[in-house]
Amino acid sequence: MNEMPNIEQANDMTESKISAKKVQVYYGDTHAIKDVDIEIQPKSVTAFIGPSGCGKSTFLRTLNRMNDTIDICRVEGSIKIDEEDIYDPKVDPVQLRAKVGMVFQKPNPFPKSIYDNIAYGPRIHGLARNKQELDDIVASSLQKAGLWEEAKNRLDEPGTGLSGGQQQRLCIARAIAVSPEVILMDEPCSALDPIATAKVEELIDELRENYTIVIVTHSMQQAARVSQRTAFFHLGILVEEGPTQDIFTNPKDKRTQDYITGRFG
Ligand SMILES: Nc1ncnc2c1ncn2[C@@H]1O[C@H](COP(=O)(O)OP(=O)(O)OP(=O)(O)O)[C@@H](O)[C@H]1O
Repeated sequence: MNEMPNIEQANDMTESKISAKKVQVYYGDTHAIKDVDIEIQPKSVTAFIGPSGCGKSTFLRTLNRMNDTIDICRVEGSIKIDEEDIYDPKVDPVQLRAKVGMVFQKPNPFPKSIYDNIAYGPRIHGLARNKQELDDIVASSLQKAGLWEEAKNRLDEPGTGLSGGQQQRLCIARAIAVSPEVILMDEPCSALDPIATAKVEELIDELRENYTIVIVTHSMQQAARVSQRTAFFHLGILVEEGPTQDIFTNPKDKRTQDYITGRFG
């Protein structure tokens, strides 16, 4: 009988991948993130937008504890991923950053071969039992990042020898190689030309089928093109969050409206 509940629909409405409550971030005495609450949906792209210095990158970095590496930075409040408090002392930040990968503004391949750039993470996390399994992870990660055709005949060449756009896709492949569930992207296209940007945007659109993606972007056009939900930050406050189309066509807050119409920022 067709009596099965529509589980997918129910999950869509009730389950967040990431749930942040009352998050504060301080750099010494500077209160950079103030009282942020947000629910981030699984297998979709959420864009963080807002004027320079509003705290987009700071908040993004709380989601995989990258701020732990900054001495003067202090995070308060609750951030849960799949119901697990990621700031619980029991959580190993190295394991967390495999589950919640990150891609940075400037492509930053290791000074190693293309193969070793991808194989590094799976090796340290013990994800492959033998060379064949490692080869398979390298190939499938490059395929998922849309770089296999361009890289398959030069796996032994340095990653730094690729073009900027290819290097950024290599960094995305490197993040994918350790089987993350969430990928954080901090202005991943800002160092790329329009063609490389279009490829990375296409890739982001494909990746959302399998991963939860959060992207910081200065480009409202990019947010509109790649994201399903958008969060607007201003002076450390999350002013408004919602379906991307609503944020761009019918914002509730005057500050959002002023920003998207170019009145400040
Ligand atoms: N490592 C740091 N040490 C001290 N203050 C910092 C540090 N990183 C960021 N800040 C401060 O925190 C605030 C938010 O910065 P953040 O880089 O998160 O903003 P942003 O919205 O990502 O900016 P941009 O769009 O220019 O990258 C700013 O006032 C910034 O000066």
